[in-house]
Amino acid sequence: MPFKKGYSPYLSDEKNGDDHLLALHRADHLAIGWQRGKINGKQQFDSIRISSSEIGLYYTNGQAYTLGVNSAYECLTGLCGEELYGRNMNELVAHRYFDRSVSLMVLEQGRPVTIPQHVLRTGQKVMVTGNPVYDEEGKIILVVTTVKPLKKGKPATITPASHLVELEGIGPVVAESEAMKRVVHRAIRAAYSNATVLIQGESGTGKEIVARIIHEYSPRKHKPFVVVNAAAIPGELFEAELFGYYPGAFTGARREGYAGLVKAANGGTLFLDEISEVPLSVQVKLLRLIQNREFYPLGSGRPERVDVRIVAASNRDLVKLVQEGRFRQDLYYRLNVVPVYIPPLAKRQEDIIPLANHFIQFYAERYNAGKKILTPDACRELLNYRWPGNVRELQNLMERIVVLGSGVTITGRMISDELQSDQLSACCITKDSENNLEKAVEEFEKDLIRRTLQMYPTQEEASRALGIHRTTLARKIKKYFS
Ligand SMILES: Nc1ncnc2c1ncn2[C@@H]1O[C@H](COP(=O)(O)OP(=O)(O)OP(=O)(O)O)[C@@H](O)[C@H]1O
Repeated sequence: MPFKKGYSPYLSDEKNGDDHLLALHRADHLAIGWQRGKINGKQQFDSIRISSSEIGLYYTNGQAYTLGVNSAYECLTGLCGEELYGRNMNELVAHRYFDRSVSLMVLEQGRPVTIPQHVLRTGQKVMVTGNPVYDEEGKIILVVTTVKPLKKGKPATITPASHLVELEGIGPVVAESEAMKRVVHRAIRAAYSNATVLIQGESGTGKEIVARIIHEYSPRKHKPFVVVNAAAIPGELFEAELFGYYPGAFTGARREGYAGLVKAANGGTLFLDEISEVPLSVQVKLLRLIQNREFYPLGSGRPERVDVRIVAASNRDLVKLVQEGRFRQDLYYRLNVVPVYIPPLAKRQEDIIPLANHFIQFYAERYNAGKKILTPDACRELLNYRWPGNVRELQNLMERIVVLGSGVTITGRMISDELQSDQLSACCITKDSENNLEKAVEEFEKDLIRRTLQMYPTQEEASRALGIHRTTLARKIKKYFS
């Protein structure tokens, strides 16, 4: 619609055809005490604060300095007003809060502008319309921007975020912080070579996801990606699991023998997770595998050749373990050709809200839970927490909140209550060590059964590999997975 210079249609023309402006006119608390020509600074602006519009609102003055936002804006974008007040749009774009600023366009072009915008800081996508407000001399004194979710019926807060790297075969990977972007780029660069990669970082930071990136971006992507979780394999079975065995190699072995995980990864990538847990006796054999690409299955005197790319990961300090004599130094150097370090989540603040939104969307779809939006308070709670369990902890929390919460908004209170109940149950477990051990054994059993079922085509074969009766396995499957 045509905007006349002079007086703002926003203030004077009730009958204009623009959706956004009509919506603004109708919003509660709007334009209270707002007098034409009076708005030229923060002081006057404060008196017309808008609090309960469904539409997000963003105000700058004629020099593109932020005067304020309403709470709907905070909900839609995940940004906190406090962070924005007084900051210039040029600065916010330079610091990658947004991909571009509609207020700057309005100030440049002197007319209303509508564009889709990426809120890079939080990953939201929104549709923004900037409207100029003029003084009596025709000078722009204010830009009022209305903000809506990009797609009707689908709130921007849970649409896929712009900073998500959609990786074929992996799904979305959130990398908003500079640190995580560096990790992803390093992984992609390392992928092309055949070099061994050692990924280090606390538990739950995303080491497996990075290993998958390396595989998916390598020429081996159409070959197997085999995960070996060293912590989940009992020490005495380790060698047999990894290198396989010939028929009759040891008591209890399967009659037809077993090819092992290294062979299963032939042509592809072998991901050795929690490498620090590999028994010392097997470490030397791994070293031979890395150096010569050959190994001896149990019960065989003949080496077998294999073509695998090794990616290892550890959440423990391997250098310390080497000093303590619990990890072979030569193996450490062989693994550490391309080191990749993933910082803890608390040190990657910019990833927290995008990750939370990503998991909310994922679980809202999975559980058919409808629209879910984090309030600014909820964002603050998430940003203030320490995240000892890193991304996995955030993921579990978001799943629980989506499952348990019934409304659209996820509030700060909901987050703090759930975090508190987590701490309480952790406390109960440490006080009741018997319960703790039983639970740990069950977790181990469940994981072992899941992995064995993935490896064997039938329950019959899986039960044989596990050394338990078919009916026992069926009972356990029912217990853990139904
Ligand atoms: N940047 C990310 N983007 C999206 N999802 C992520 C990201 N980082 C981690 N996750 C998810 O968080 C969970 C934990 O990640 P992952 O299993 O890769 O961690 P880890 O460091 O290998 O954990 P552990 O040390 O316990 O083996 C997974 O479900 C993973 O998909």
